[in-house]
Amino acid sequence: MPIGARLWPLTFEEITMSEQGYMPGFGNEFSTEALPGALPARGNSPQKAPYGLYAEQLSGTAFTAPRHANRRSWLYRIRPAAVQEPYEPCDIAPRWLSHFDDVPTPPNPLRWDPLPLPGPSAEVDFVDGMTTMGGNAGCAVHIYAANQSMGTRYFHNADGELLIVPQQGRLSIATEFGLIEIEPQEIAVIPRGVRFRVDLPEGPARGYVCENYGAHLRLPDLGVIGSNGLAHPRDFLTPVAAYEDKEGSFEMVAKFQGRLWRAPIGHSPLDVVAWHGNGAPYKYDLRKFNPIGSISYDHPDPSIFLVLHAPSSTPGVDTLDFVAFAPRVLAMLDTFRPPWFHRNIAGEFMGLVHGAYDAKAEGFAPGGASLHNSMIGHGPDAGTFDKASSHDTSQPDYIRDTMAIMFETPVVIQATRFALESPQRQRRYHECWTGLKKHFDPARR
Ligand SMILES: O=C(O)Cc1cc(O)ccc1O
Ligand SMILES: [Fe+2]
Repeated sequence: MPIGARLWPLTFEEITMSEQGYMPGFGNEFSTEALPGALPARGNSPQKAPYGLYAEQLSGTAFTAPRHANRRSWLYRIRPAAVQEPYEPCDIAPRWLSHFDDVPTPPNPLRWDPLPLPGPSAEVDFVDGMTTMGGNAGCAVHIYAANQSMGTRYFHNADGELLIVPQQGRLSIATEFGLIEIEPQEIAVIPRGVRFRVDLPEGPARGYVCENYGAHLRLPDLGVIGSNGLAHPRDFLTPVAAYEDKEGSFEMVAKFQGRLWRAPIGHSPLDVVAWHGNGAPYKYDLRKFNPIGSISYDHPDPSIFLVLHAPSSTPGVDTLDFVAFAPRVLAMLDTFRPPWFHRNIAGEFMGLVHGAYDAKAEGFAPGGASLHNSMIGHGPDAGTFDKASSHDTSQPDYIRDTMAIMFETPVVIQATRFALESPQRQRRYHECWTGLKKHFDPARR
């Protein structure tokens, strides 16, 4: 059934059963109605909106931002977002932090085993289960580990946009804009301020989150690559409008100025019956990424795998790069094919969603993480180096069954106390390189 020819109304339950709950395209001007005619026929704020709905604008950029950068949407809702009790400080999500200088970050490569999922005796939802691993002025990196749906709790983040990368377990993200369902190897982006609830339809879930304090994530320019390649705009999916008309005793949780706040609310805030605009949540399947690589010799910089980025005001410098190391063919001749040894200006936080990563033979498990900061030497471990330096490069290598991700920033990602002191930290990580032998022989070229 084409979008637009659906039966109304669309409830969250109907959308869960449907393949048709999304509109394709990145940053499009979308229009979507869960009831026919719920969008005003003319303008954004008619004297009376259809169906007795309230009109509300959600601006994600300055009113005067240039058109290509401007993000705003108009929401037609049962009650405006102003209808709720005042927020009070609360102590939920005690490991979700926005300050990163409690302890000094050592100039060492850091790596962690997967954080454990909460046991059956604990009730931990997506918000409670957030652990901050590190951050800087541009972003924070977190790992969530949860075993409960949010149920009657709703959440919004005024501090930044959330890039959610599940590693285990499906997430059902009911938002003001509609329903997003994702599984490992897919991602979702929830813009700043959008109210949502995360349910776990298949039980425990774990994944990576990058909280982006900078400009909205966007698709990179492709330069000489041309007009296609990397993440294709049509593969980004934005949900069609869906609403809850529920009254009862609910909780609204906000992250604001680095702290968590809680307020009672007597109705579901997911009560948007129709919306239009270009600021909305979306999902993307990383398996659709179209990697571009070297077809002659040498290993290119990892910027070639850029999925989304948050540009700064300095051309070419991003406050955040989101990179995916997706399945691909390596055909470079006479080349050391895995990532080279390197020291970068960047702070690189990596996660593994699926399979294995080609620079690390051991120790980097799905759900685990690594952090290589500015000017800290790293690269392939000794096992990978030995294998790749005697590998037959006349044949292609098929890098299958893999999905590693990287949140890369132009400055140091400072590690939290939890990250540094956690039992999951691999204190002997540096030993993966101590086995690199001396091969130097001045008599042999
Ligand atoms: O450190 C890493 O594994 C990430 C990375 C990959 C690559 O192919 C080149 C550089 C780089 O930092
Ligand atoms: Fe690196």
